[in-house]
Amino acid sequence: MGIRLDGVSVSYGGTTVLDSLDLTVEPGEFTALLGPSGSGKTTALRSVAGFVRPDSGRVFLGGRDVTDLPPYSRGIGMVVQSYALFPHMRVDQNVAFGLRAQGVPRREVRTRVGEALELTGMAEYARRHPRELSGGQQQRVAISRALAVRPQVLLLDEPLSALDARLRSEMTTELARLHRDLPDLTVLHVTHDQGEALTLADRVALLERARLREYDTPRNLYDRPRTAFAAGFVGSANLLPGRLDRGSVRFCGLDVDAPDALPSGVADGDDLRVCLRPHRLTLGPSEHTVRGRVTDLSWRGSTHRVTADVDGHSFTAEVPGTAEIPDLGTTVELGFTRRDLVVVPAGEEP
Ligand SMILES: Nc1ncnc2c1ncn2[C@@H]1O[C@H](COP(=O)(O)OP(=O)(O)OP(=O)(O)O)[C@@H](O)[C@H]1O
Repeated sequence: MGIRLDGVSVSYGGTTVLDSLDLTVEPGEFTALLGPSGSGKTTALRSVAGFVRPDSGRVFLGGRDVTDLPPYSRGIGMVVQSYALFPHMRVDQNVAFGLRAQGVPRREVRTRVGEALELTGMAEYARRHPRELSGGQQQRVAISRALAVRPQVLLLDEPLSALDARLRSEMTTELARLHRDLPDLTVLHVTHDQGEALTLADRVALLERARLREYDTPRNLYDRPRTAFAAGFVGSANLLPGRLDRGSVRFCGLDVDAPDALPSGVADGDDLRVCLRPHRLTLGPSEHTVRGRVTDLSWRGSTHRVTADVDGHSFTAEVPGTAEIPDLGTTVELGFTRRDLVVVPAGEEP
């Protein structure tokens, strides 16, 4: 069942929190709502769930206008950050809760609870209480509970943000497996963690200040962002001021042939931003080379990050952990090729 938001606007006390949001999620698709804090992600999700009533615009599920339906009539499952399990109930009773409320017969409840716990690898914990489980396990139970009612749409509101980094990464893998195991389930997942969004989502909707900035596959968002905001928010980027001048991109004293595909909104003579991903820069000269003084070094295990000041502009290169690293304060050359360059219109940056 697909999701469609059609011009959905929400405001609180004169502040617009969602500004005419149009968003379509195809049936079976996993879409991440990504954006900075306060950009409206949770409000968008809660409009789909029915907990927020739009001031204007409509919400469709499976082609049906559900804007006026209460949450329990929308056929959705939802998981929030705080698990929200009933502490006095066992795991199996928690998972059975929604089914019992729907009046599903006892035997069927047992089967479905078993299946839902199986899906998240929690079957052997069925008789425990939430307090006897780790945070990650509690979140698995919350996901089982949402899935037990066999929703066609699963809404996830930062379900992993209360977990530590290692568990978060494990649960991200689990969610990816769930998406493979349940190909018909449409998922809308709110996160401010770009790693999570890039790993899990078929498409990422990037929100900023109540508006949808870009909606694309993770790959396109990363490799071919169309705005300075997306370039800076998704992955790390060197964003450098430049100008398009008769087929050349001029920036930091360089003159590079413009990329073959220029984004809409960039015309000859325009100011623009050049996006160079740190991992595309090499230590040492290449087709194009800048020279600068090393201002920062950080080691991240498998990689080093080397930051240099190039005529007042900061360039960060991410090079393999095995590379020879220059000393702070020394002069380095950083190289790249024309193909490493992505050009976006000058505009708001994160
Ligand atoms: N019930 C409410 N009453 C008043 N303001 C609200 C309400 N709910 C949300 N807001 C405001 O709306 C804005 C967007 O909130 P929302 O929770 O949708 O953002 P978000 O992108 O999910 O942020 P975060 O990542 O911090 O959860 C925020 O400025 C928030 O303070």
